[in-house]
Amino acid sequence: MKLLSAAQTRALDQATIQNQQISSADLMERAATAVTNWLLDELQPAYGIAIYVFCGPGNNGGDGLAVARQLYRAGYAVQVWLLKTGKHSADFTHNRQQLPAEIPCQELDPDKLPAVTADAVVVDALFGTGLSRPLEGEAAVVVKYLNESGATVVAVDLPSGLFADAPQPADSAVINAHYTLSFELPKLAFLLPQNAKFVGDWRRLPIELDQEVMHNVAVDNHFVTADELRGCLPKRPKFGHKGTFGHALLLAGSRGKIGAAVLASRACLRGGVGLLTTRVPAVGYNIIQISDPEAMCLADPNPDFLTELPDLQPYDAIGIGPGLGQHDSSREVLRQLLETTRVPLVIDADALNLLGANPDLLALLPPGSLLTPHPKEFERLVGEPARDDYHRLDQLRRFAARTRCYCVLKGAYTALATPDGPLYFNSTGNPGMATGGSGDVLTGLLLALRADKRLSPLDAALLGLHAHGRAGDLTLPHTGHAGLLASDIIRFIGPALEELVG
Ligand SMILES: NC(=O)C1=CN([C@@H]2O[C@H](COP(=O)(O)OP(=O)(O)OC[C@H]3O[C@@H](n4cnc5c(N)ncnc54)[C@H](OP(=O)(O)O)[C@@H]3O)[C@@H](O)[C@H]2O)[C@@H](O)CC1
Ligand SMILES: Nc1ncnc2c1ncn2[C@@H]1O[C@H](COP(=O)(O)OP(=O)(O)O)[C@@H](O)[C@H]1O
Ligand SMILES: [K+]
Repeated sequence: MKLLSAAQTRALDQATIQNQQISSADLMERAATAVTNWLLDELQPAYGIAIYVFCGPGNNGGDGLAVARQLYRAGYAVQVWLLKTGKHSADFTHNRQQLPAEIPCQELDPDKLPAVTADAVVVDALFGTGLSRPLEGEAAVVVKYLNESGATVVAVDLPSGLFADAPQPADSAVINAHYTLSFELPKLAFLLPQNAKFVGDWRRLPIELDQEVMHNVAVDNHFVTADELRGCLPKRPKFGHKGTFGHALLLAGSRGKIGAAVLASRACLRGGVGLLTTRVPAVGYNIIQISDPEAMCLADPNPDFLTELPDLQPYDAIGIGPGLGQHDSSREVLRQLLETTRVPLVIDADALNLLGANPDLLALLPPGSLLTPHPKEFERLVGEPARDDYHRLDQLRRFAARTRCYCVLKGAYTALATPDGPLYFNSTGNPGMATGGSGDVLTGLLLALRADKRLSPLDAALLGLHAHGRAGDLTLPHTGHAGLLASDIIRFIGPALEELVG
């Protein structure tokens, strides 16, 4: 699913009107109907509850006016409040004229705002994708007032004051919505941690925008859905054998962190790898053999950390990092690996920290490698803190382009940057996964998929990120959020992958 800029959204809007031979008021009616239906079917406000619809001067306000009319017809006690500022759009004016006279409709006076009680529902239709500057004056006063009201706020298309795809000044007024109902597609702003308190729970309301135009428009950002990935994981052929699915090598663990190697190994096995060899320091030998009997184990001569690279000849993909530690000898193992390997690499955790601390190592990174930092590891990797989440995405994009690598930025909507530009945001997962070891599981799973020669680097990464989050979601009925352990995610990797098999 594509994430469009505000300008692209407007163009899509226009193309829909032209190609479907409808008026812009018809499209607005469609949008308003989708919002009304969501309110009635999902929010289900009690009859008699006060519903306040706050409308701005543009088409977002026009949507609000049409929603107010529809809610009134459905029997709700609605009142409409209009911002004084701004030039009314044609469709605003059209819907203002269509508003039944029985609906109270007044202009807002910032010195005498309506008493909005905490049990009320507020429909925020002040500004949408047409926001051209941060809110000030009257609009800012109204937004701050609504944020303090305690009412349930439902934002139409976008929380007012929030830019769809760019940062706004830290102290500017933005609606804190409980729900945001976005037309047709989500917006980049919804996927960034810094906007969570503005956006609340977001929903996508389809309004039949022109599919062909949407298909052809080039974008910088994608939101990857299950529908798009279903069928992308090749079926295991009837006569497939271990060799068909690749032999992976995992270099992981140090004293006290052999668990990371156990988790990554098991996730790799559950990810469908044909064969797995795990290289751990000697202290980990028995642990791996007992915990993951399906894996072969190659112990390093050193008891505590890795000091020697094994012969790489047998392997189709190599993962390095979980629980590795940052000992000088392990750094040299990483150096040797980067210098000699020709197979796909998955690089995580301390291996990333070593890259960040040693720019000479970073220069050796083979193109096509897959890196999996969380935000702190990413900061160490690029050596510069991000100003905000948008800046961090820029850094991510530039890093992938410069190194010709695939780089993941882990989080609630994990982003994947590709060497050629676009970012892909993962749609699965839950906050229960914010627990030690979840990242090690991801590394193991991605390693299995990179060892499968039938998959492109992009498909392997997208499938792995999706299945990891989906496995985390499948655990919830059994564990809840607080009780979710990284090893629970591993149990559901199989079912999560099965959903994607073509
Ligand atoms: N695309 C779709 O799929 C569909 C879109 N639809 C709806 O249209 C919405 C977009 O409508 P829109 O373009 O009229 O913009 P909107 O957000 O109402 O605001 C523009 C007005 O606000 C003003 N203004 C801006 N910033 C300001 C500020 N800081 N402070 C004060 N004023 C400010 C701006 O003035 P100007 O920038 O020109 O000075 C202009 O007057 C979209 O979000 C969705 O709800 C649906 O109906 C149909 C399907
Ligand atoms: N709130 C969340 N929603 C969805 N996924 C999450 C959330 N928090 C963490 N995760 C996922 O859990 C994993 C955590 O990885 P990481 O921070 O490396 O953990 P660790 O180092 O303990 O293994 C990542 O894949 C991340 O995307
Ligand atoms: K809005």
